[in-house]
Amino acid sequence: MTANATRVLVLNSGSSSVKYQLLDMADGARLAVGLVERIGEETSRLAHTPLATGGAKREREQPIADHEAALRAVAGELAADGLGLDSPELAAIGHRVVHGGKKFTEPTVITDEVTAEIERLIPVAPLHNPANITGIRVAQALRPDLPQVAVFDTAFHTTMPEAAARYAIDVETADAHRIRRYGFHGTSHAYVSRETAKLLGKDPSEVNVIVLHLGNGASASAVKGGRCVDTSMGLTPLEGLVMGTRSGDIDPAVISHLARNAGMSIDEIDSLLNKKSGLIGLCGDNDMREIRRRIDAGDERAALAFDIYVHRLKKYIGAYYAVLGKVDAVAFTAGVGENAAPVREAAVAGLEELGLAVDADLNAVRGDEARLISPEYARVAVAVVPTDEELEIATQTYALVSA
Ligand SMILES: Nc1ncnc2c1ncn2[C@@H]1O[C@H](COP(=O)(O)OP(=O)(O)O)[C@@H](O)[C@H]1O
Ligand SMILES: CC(=O)OP(=O)(O)O
Ligand SMILES: [Mg+2]
Repeated sequence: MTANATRVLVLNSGSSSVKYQLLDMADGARLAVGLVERIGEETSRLAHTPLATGGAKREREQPIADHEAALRAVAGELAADGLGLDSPELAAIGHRVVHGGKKFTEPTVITDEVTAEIERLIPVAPLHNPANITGIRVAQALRPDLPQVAVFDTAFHTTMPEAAARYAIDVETADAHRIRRYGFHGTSHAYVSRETAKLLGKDPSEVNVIVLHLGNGASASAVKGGRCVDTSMGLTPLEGLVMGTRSGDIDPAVISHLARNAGMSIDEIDSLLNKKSGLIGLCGDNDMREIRRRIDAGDERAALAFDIYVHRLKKYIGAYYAVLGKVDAVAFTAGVGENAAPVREAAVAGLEELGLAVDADLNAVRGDEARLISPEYARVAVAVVPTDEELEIATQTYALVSA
């Protein structure tokens, strides 16, 4: 790495999208940000903003067949602004990797062995790890000389005690198949819990925080003095909260019931629970904006989907309150958590006895900054804390390669 190589490109490859950011770690400046959505569908959308040049956001709709094509399109956009992957100022490429199993507890420089291990974990992150591997392969092909770093969603949760991480099933079977609760969105839970402490003017070691990461995938975590002690996702990102297209918690017997009585194959049941459940399964929409519009227009199915979503969320707030014993803050983050005031209001409603309340005026404020939405008198702070997985991945990547 040359002395003036201070830039990091972060690739966050999701099941049908790629989010990316180019950052200069010398001053934390964001040089470019962008997103490719609906990969594999008839019309994919690419949005690219070259912040470094002050250029306007460029948006294009075009068919993008797969993640490889998406990443090559991203490389083309960056190159068009003189920010291409061939830049000598690039120090590393940081990759979000969703499942790192038990093995990866820290950001890791990617070798062939590391890629092989990420590949081995595909059965437990079928929507995510394949896209992450494609991102790694394309980036390696474009810059074989550069360190590629994997930052794992699971890493922050490896501090969970066995009582939280183990399922109550036969120990030998569980261990033989590495069945345990790993948890995901860890980069976000780590970043948001730290930012929440900052908002309270405290050190992370002094505060207990419940983080509610509500995006398309959604998870809750209980963070005690900066360390994760419980989280709602498990072996895979299917457990826990109601999500855009995933069921979250169900009685595991539903699976054998469907196999025996509905003639469904394991793959069909897997697809039902991961892709046709959650909000989309309940009301046909997975976007909270659309669901709110339908509720305002008197749609009962949308209203019930919203109620089920919020009911589960409230149960997890109560559960993690009990796990932590004392709670200093509840932080809402990601697309729904940062933007959907009605979700925040409904999730906290009725919890005054626990010291939790939301101030209607503060909750209605929109903005990009971390902010409190609880009234002055409340014992527990309720906050909206925008997440920044890409910045956190860049920070961890740069720390590793510049050490
Ligand atoms: N203004 C808004 N109001 C309500 N919900 C929103 C708003 N903007 C985004 N969302 C919700 O956020 C979701 C996307 O969240 P995001 O964190 O970007 O998800 P992911 O990273 O999993 O793709 C959307 O599906 C939508 O439900
Ligand atoms: C792990 C996970 O659910 O990620 P996402 O929310 O990006 O789908
Ligand atoms: Mg996300």
